[in-house]
Amino acid sequence: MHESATETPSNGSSDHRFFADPNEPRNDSVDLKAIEAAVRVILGAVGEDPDREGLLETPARVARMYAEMFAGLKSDPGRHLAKVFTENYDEIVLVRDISFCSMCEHHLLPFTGKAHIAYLPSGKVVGLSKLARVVEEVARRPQVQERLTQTVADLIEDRLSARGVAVVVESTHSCMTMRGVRKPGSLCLTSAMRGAFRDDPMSRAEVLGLINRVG
Ligand SMILES: Nc1nc2c(ncn2[C@@H]2O[C@H](COP(=O)(O)OP(=O)(O)OP(=O)(O)O)[C@@H](O)[C@H]2O)c(=O)[nH]1
Ligand SMILES: [Zn+2]
Repeated sequence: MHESATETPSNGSSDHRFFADPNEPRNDSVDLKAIEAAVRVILGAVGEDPDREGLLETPARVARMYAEMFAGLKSDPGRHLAKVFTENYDEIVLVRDISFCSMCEHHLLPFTGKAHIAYLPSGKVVGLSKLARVVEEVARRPQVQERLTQTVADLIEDRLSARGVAVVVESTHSCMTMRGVRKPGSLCLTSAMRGAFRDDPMSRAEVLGLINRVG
C-alpha cells in the first residue's frame, strides 16, 4: 500500500523527519544537545536562572530554532534547478518579491527582506517556485547579504546555463535596527549581475526597470 505523509511509518517511528518534504532543506549534522547545553550556559551567564519554570524548555526550543534556521548549511540548493523544461522563450523571466529570512553571521541575528531574481533562458526554463526554493535554502545559513546574493546568482547562471542573471536583494538587518547603531528603517541593497545583465547596459537597464517597477 502506498504510504502518505500523514500515515504512521511502518517501523512505528514517530520521527517527524521520516516523511520529511524532500524540497525542505535538512541539516542532520546539527547537534541539538550541544546547542541546548550552550543556551543553558548563556542564560546563566546573563544572570538568569535556567531552571525557573518559564525557561525550562527554552534551550530545547532554541536548539530546534537553530536547526531550522541553519537547515541549508549542508545542502545543495542547486538541486531545485535540476528539473528544467525545454521552452522556446529567450526573454526575461523575473520573479520579484521573494521574501526570506536569513541569519547575519556576525551577530546571529536575523536579516529579513525580499529577493528579486531574473534570468535570460537559453532554451530551458525552470519552474518558477524553484527560484524561490533556491533563495529559501541559501538563506538558511549564517552569512552576509553579499554572499547570499552572489550564491543565488552563481547557482542560476551555472545550473540553467542562463545567458544573463540578475539578483537584487533588499533587507533589514536586525543587528543594525535593534542593537548597536540602532537605525530602524535602514535598508541594505545588494545586486549580482551575470552575463548579458552585466555586460550589456540596455539589458541591465531593462531588468532593473522591471525589478524597480519602472515603465
Ligand atoms: N557587509 C556586511 N556587513 C554586515 C552584514 N550583516 C551585518 N554586518 C555588519 O557587520 C559588522 C560587524 O562589525 P564589528 O565591528 O565586527 O561588530 P560590532 O562591534 O558588533 O559592530 P556594530 O554593529 O557597529 O556595533 C557591522 O558593521 C554590521 O553592520 C552583511 O550582511 N554584510
Ligand atoms: Zn549582524
